[in-house]
Amino acid sequence: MRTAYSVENVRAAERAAMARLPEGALMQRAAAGLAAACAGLLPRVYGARVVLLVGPGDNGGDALYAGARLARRGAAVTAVPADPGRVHPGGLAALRAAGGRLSAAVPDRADLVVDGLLGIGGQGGLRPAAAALAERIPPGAPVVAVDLPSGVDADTGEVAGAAVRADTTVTFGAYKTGLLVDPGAALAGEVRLVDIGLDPAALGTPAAAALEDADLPTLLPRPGAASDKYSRGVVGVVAGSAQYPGAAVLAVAGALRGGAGAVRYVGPAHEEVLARYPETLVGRGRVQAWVVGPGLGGDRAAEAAQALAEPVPVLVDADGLRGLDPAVLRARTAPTLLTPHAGEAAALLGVPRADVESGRLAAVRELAGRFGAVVLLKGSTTLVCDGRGPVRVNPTGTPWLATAGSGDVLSGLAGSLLAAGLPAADAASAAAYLHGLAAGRAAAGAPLLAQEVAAALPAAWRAVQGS
Ligand SMILES: NC(=O)C1=CN([C@@H]2O[C@H](COP(=O)(O)OP(=O)(O)OC[C@H]3O[C@@H](n4cnc5c(N)ncnc54)[C@H](O)[C@@H]3O)[C@@H](O)[C@H]2O)[C@@H](O)CC1
Ligand SMILES: [K+]
Repeated sequence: MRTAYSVENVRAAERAAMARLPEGALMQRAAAGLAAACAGLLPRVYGARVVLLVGPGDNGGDALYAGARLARRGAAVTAVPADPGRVHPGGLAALRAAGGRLSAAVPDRADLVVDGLLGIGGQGGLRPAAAALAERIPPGAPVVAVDLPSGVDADTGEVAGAAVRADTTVTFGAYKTGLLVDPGAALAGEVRLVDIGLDPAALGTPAAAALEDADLPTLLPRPGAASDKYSRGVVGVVAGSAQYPGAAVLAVAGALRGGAGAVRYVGPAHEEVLARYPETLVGRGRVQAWVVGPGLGGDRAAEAAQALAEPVPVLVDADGLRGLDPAVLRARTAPTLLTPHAGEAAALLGVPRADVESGRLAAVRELAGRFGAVVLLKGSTTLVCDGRGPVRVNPTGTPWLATAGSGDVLSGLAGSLLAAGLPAADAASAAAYLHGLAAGRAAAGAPLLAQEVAAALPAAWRAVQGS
């Protein structure tokens, strides 16, 4: 699991490390890691034109000390301060001593730009002076962000106004939450973690976590020798309508590949479902988890209410989410998993969709708290929040996944994992992970059909089991 921490926790761990290290040691470690990463990105350090964008705090200090190291190796380093009156004095002296120079304007050409405008001390988007420098980054020059792209909120990934778009981010000591969550994640490029010797225990509880391949085998169900289809769990799928029969087929497709022993379909599209998947049981009966909502069409609160009245885990998606009553969910004894996209989340919260898009972490936390449910918020970075532990950020996927029906496959898959007995947050995050992995493999750089995502799930499952 790749874990990310709040600014507060990172600062606490930094204080603890500083108390036992010589003054300035942490910054030197950060600068050494940063300089090494920069050198690795340049075809050759000697003679390379390196531009440092330097903010008023220690983030700028890191950039200056790293610039000094590169200058000592023969790079032509130019530092451009956002505020010439506020520049890290030690860093500036080091750069000067190494032969670097200071400039008021961003040079027109650069082989590498180092963004040291703001780090974890940044508040809000870039202010005008810093924004003006960021705008002047020479087109085509690779950008390395120091700790995080300036203008990105380290705790949320939110961007209020201007921000730097980096190709690589070199972050120190621990991942910051904003590096995992969009829009911050999208601005960070490839993220590299430099160990500066923080004590993992001093970092405390992560604010966010992203699964990795190696986490999946312990989460995914595996039938034992004595298992039968009922002991493996039966998942019921309430989906589809005359208007959207395909949603039923796709949700069942995901459910059949999710590890439950059997899939039971309830709805008007049973002919379409059976024609495609004769393995499906049809009609109501006992289940270990329900999936309600894909393609139901219109206001179908009654279907959701019927499932929610049973003491088994229930996943509510799409049309099933309309008009959900928080009091009903909060009174449930079995887990509830809600899987809205940004529009559905906005409707549940009563806010504009843009608020959810720009504040995904806050939205998923608010939904989980208000509804007393585990919430999977779909999107460019899918988030899973159970209201208690770290928010899970899904690292897999492809933009090709933004295609009709892919959410139906995800619902079926997650519901199947619920029926197999996974806790709701594990079912949701494992499903999102496999779904994204399958999509990436199936798309392979070309447009993707939702049914192809479902068809690629077994290969994704095998791939992580072998990890
Ligand atoms: N604390 C430590 O032990 C270490 C810190 N390191 C670096 O230090 C950084 C944090 O340094 P600081 O706490 O000085 O914070 P920053 O360097 O992020 O900047 C803080 C200052 O920028 C100004 N500022 C805030 N928001 C702004 C905005 N939107 N536009 C323009 N100016 C704004 C404020 O005056 C604030 O004091 C880390 O991100 C990391 O790069 C590393 O050297 C590793 C060790
Ligand atoms: K930065």
